[in-house]
Amino acid sequence: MEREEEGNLEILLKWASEIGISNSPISLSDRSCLSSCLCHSLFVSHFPDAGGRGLAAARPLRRGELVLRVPKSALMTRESLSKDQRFSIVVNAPSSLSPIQILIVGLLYEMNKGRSSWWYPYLVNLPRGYDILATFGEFEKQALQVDDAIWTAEKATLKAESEWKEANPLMKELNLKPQFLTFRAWLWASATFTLTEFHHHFNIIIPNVESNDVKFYASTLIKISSRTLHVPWDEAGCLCPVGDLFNYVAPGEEDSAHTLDLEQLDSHSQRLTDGGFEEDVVAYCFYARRHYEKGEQVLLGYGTYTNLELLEHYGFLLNDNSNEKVFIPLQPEICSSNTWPKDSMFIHQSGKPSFALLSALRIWATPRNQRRPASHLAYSGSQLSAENEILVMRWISKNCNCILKSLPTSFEEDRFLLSAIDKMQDSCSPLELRNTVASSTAHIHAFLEANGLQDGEDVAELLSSRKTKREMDRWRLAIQWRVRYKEILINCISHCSRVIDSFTPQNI
Ligand SMILES: C[S@@+](CC[C@H](N)C(=O)[O-])C[C@H]1O[C@@H](n2cnc3c(N)ncnc32)[C@H](O)[C@@H]1O
Repeated sequence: MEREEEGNLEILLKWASEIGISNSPISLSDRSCLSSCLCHSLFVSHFPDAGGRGLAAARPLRRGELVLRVPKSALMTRESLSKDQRFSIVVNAPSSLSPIQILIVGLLYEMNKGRSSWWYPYLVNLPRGYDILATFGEFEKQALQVDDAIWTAEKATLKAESEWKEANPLMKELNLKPQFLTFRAWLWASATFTLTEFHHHFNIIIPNVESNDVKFYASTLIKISSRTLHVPWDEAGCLCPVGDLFNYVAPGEEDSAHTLDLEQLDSHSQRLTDGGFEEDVVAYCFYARRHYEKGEQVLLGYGTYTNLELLEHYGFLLNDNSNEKVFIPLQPEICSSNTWPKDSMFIHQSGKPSFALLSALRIWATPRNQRRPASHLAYSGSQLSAENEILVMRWISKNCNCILKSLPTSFEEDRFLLSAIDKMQDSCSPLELRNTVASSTAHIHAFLEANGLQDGEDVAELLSSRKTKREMDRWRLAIQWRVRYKEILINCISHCSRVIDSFTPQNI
């Protein structure tokens, strides 16, 4: 952590302590902890491979233990922002802006106040930039290669742009300085605040059936964003100082890895959530989702997201994401021959087809006049016959191969490109950087050209600019995303081959 950052953080923790953010079980801050609200159980640390700045356990933490409490008065909501009379008058005038657009304007309005904002100690600690999909330039978007992903990124930028245009008159009325009126500033604030509604799927495991991933899918509407938390009284949510320093872990992953080493179950340990607003203590409360050793990063499960969703809403992705899904094109006839929702038919990170995809293809691969009796078995997860299973596996494998062949680069090329980018990012001197670029691939040259490298211009100088560094981070994320995507298709082809091989006479 740089000196300036460290200083800002100290200011934040002291301020937080003064306004009652605490992890002590009692509401008054402990007198010995006035310089930091976290001294009982957490400290801020840096985790380069798991989210950067985050919170670590200051001592062993029990599962279900309260680790942080943020009083309602510390939350940034439309209500708390409206304590500013000017903001309140402007915002309460009739308008067609959504609650989230108003929050975004509120954040920019507070930023515009600078040091005189009540939130200043919090605001100076917000990240300076985000890598969410809406911030991707054309080059980075195209680097995703897969049409659906490119479309998702384009849609995200278009949405942000139209919301910015709608909010512009209000921002002008609030007399924001020119730098806070720009689309760039809007993107920054909306990346902090955008609360997105989407259908979240969860699995219900049905035991005692042959397949090992027998799941039914149900869905519920949940709300997410990069830093925003849900509060019951305002659909737009809130920003939660200090509470938004927790990094993310995919739900399921942590739970399964650590459920066995739990200490004796106690009254807290049955708690199902990481946190939420609690009316009885009028505060947002966070709990340890598992046992943590001293020094370990304490993580929150923000929800179950695919890598594209993580990239869209948070600006990062996970190499090992148990919720990752790859969708392959399915002809209308396949979809119409079953009742599975379309988004339940996908390939898991492991390469195995989802329960619904397998079941749908087994039905579709059955001659029409035999489908009705076969459906019952297929819906319960059973194989129908060796012939049917082989047909299904060949179909999946062929389609995965077609997708891989249709993409502009191979998995191996992408891996090579990623390591070349890493080498460039790790170059210690301008000379080393120039040498690395001189021996690099056409893709790297294309990136440099897209970022305005002119003939004769020094590569090292261009790459030392903050803007180009950020673009390179985003480009790297896009490549990392497609590498994971391709790897899953490759895993799937291997899985299909293994299943087909298991039906050879000697294996039977
Ligand atoms: C609620 S904030 C967490 C604190 C954040 N690291 C900070 O310094 O302010 C969420 C952001 O942290 C980053 N993040 C959280 N978990 C991550 C993870 N597992 N890997 C990479 N980045 C992560 C992403 O940029 C995300 O948008």
